[in-house]
Amino acid sequence: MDATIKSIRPNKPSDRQPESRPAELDPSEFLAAAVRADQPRPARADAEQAVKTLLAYIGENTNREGLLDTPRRVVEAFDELYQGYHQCPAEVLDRTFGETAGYDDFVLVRDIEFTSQCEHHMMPFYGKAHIAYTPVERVVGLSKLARLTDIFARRLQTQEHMTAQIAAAIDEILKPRGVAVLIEAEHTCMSVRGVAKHGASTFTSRFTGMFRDNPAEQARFLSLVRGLQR
Ligand SMILES: Nc1nc2c(ncn2[C@@H]2O[C@H](COP(=O)(O)OP(=O)(O)OP(=O)(O)O)[C@@H](O)[C@H]2O)c(=O)[nH]1
Ligand SMILES: [Zn+2]
Repeated sequence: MDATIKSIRPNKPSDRQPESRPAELDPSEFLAAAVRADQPRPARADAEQAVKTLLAYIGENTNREGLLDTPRRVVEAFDELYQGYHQCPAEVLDRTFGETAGYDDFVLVRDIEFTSQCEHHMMPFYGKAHIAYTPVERVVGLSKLARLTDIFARRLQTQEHMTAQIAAAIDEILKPRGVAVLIEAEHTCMSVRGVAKHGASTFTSRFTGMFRDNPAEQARFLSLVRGLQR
C-alpha cells in the first residue's frame, strides 16, 4: 500500500490501545526533583558555547558588541526557566495545617498564572491553572498549589503531562478525597511560528477520586472555574 495513503488510514478498533486508562506516571517524576544523578551536567562554559553555536547558526556575528554577553544571559535565563528540575514537589506540599474543623468541601485556587516551555520546540506556553482538592483532615497552604504549578511549569513540558503531574503530586502527597486540575494555555509554538494561530487556547483537565467518580462535583468545579470568571 502507498505509504501516504497508509499514514492517513483511520484507526481500526484493533489499532487502539486495549486499555483506555492513561498510563500511570512514574512517581519519581512528580514526587522528587527531576535532575538525574546518573546524567552528568555539562559545564556552564559548554552551555554558553552551545548558545554561541546557535547564534552562528542563524547567521550572526558572535563577536559583535551586542552579543558578547548574550550566551551568559541565555544560560542564566535557562537556569531561571528550568529551575523546576531542581525543586521537589513533595517538599512544597510537606507542610499542612489541621485547624479545619467543620470544613468538608473542596478548596479551589483559580487563575494560577504560569509560563512553561514546550518540549517539542522549547518555546513558551503560558496560561492559567485551576486546582481544587478535597482535604481529609489537613489542608495545605494555598500558595503551595501555585508553587507546585511553578515547579512543573519550569521544566520542559507538554500541557497534558503537566496537568497529570500536578494532579498526581497532590493526590499522592496529600491523599485527599479527590483532585481536579484544569489548565488553559496558549502555545507560542502554535501562535508565532508553524501554523501561526494567535489566540487559540488549549484546555486540559485531570480528575481523580470524587471528582472523577462524581460528575456533579466535576460540574461544580467547572462552573466555579468558568462561571465566575471576569
Ligand atoms: N499534545 C501537545 N502537543 C503540543 C504541545 N506543545 C506543542 N505541541 C505540538 O507538538 C507538535 C509537534 O509536531 P511536529 O510535526 O513533530 O513538529 P512541527 O513540524 O514543528 O509541527 P508544527 O508545529 O505543526 O509546525 C505540534 O503539533 C505542536 O503544536 C503540548 O503541550 N501538547
Ligand atoms: Zn511546541
